[in-house]
Amino acid sequence: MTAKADVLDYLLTRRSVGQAFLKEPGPSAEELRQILTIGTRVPDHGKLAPWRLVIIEGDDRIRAGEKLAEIAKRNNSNLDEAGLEIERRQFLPAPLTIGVLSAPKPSPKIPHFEQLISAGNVAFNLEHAAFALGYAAQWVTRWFSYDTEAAAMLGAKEGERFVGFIMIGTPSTIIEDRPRPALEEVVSRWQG
Ligand SMILES: Cc1cc2nc3c(=O)[nH]c(=O)nc-3n(C[C@H](O)[C@H](O)[C@H](O)COP(=O)(O)O)c2cc1C
Repeated sequence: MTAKADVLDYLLTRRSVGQAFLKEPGPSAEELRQILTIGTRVPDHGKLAPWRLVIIEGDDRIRAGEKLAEIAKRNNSNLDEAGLEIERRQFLPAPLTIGVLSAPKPSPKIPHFEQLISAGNVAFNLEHAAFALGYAAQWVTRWFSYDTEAAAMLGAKEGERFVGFIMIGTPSTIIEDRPRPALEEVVSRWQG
């Protein structure tokens, strides 16, 4: 077997970079297309493409944040200015966010559970693509993946749900790795 050393090195060392540490520049239009192409090249039982992607970049980040703040205020009238500002900045400073929706298709054969897993694969593959191009990324869900009104405002249609938002940008710092689970704790051999 011919080892692909650079791919192995990447897979052994990749780690997320928090959104607060993602700065400009973000991917170019051509790079974005490549990220989307790689992101949607995932295992997909039945070839249903049971996912959709929503791009939030440029000034749309500010408009989406303002709308989130409005919804957050309606949900919680006690929310103060500092809290509102956090909501307005939900898609900043990362230059690019890609929302990943699970969009299950009717199928007599493929359970929605499997279609949901495929959407999770899209999310992580978007991260891999971003890192491969020299950017960094973080997968977040936050409250707005679960709030029906916020999710709809961000692009979820009936029957769809966000599996997360992949925030992408140039890393502004080097992030220490976090402890990883000991293999002995999560792997066992089938013993019959
Ligand atoms: C489905 C999902 C949702 C997540 N949502 C958030 C989130 O809302 N906020 C957050 O700080 N991290 C969230 N994370 C965790 C980060 O994306 C990431 O897993 C963590 O920073 C560790 O990263 P690494 O193991 O890739 O280095 C989420 C992870 C997953 C898989």
